[in-house]
Amino acid sequence: MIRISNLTKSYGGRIVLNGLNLELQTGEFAYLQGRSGSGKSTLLKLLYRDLADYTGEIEIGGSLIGDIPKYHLRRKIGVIFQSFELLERKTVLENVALTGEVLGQSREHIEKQAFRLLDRVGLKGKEEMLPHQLSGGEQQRVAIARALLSRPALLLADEPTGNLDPETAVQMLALLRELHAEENMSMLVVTHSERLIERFPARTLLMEDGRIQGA
Ligand SMILES: Nc1ncnc2c1ncn2[C@@H]1O[C@H](COP(=O)(O)OP(=O)(O)OP(=O)(O)O)[C@@H](O)[C@H]1O
Repeated sequence: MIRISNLTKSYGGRIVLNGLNLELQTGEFAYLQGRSGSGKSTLLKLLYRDLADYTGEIEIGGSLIGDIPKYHLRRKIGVIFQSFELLERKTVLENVALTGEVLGQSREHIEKQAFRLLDRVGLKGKEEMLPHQLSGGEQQRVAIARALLSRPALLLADEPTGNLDPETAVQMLALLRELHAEENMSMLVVTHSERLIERFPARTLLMEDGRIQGA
């Protein structure tokens, strides 16, 4: 589903990704590890086209990402971040519904899916609350529901447990693994936590010297 070949990315002449290759199959779950500054976020941003100006090829579902209209790509790829990135003045429901609005889905469809997903991630009854009224773990659950609203084929998670206490981090990974199995999507999860990988083992990609080692 994802095939990256010879991907090179520099910032102002400084090379961060250097001939990177990677294949991720449809429905595969993989972790992405690497020291701070090794280029993990850069790779994720290139995948959902938050960054441009690279050389090499990035294919998703058989098409080069540059050939996929951006709104279409954003429908295929859900993203969650360490910092949750929720809109503070919008309710939980509105935060989740926003993805559907951007995609032009009907109000009825959006609400039905948003309620279903919020229930699924354990937030039933909290739909009208504001993000600051929720715990960090709950806020990340909202972000997961928001990312899943478009039924993406790929979920990118950039240190999704980085701001959570160890126990909540375990719960979050358990939820992501369950959703991965239920929703039939690929997931690429950046984490620094060996503990989480040991607890929920899966293919682990190591970013080093601008490449994925062994790929
Ligand atoms: N917009 C930018 N302009 C210039 N340099 C950048 C930019 N974004 C990232 N970099 C640099 O590129 C390198 C890789 O950054 P990136 O955020 O991809 O690393 P990372 O592996 O995700 O790190 P961390 O684990 O700390 O989040 C870093 O040295 C960073 O300073």
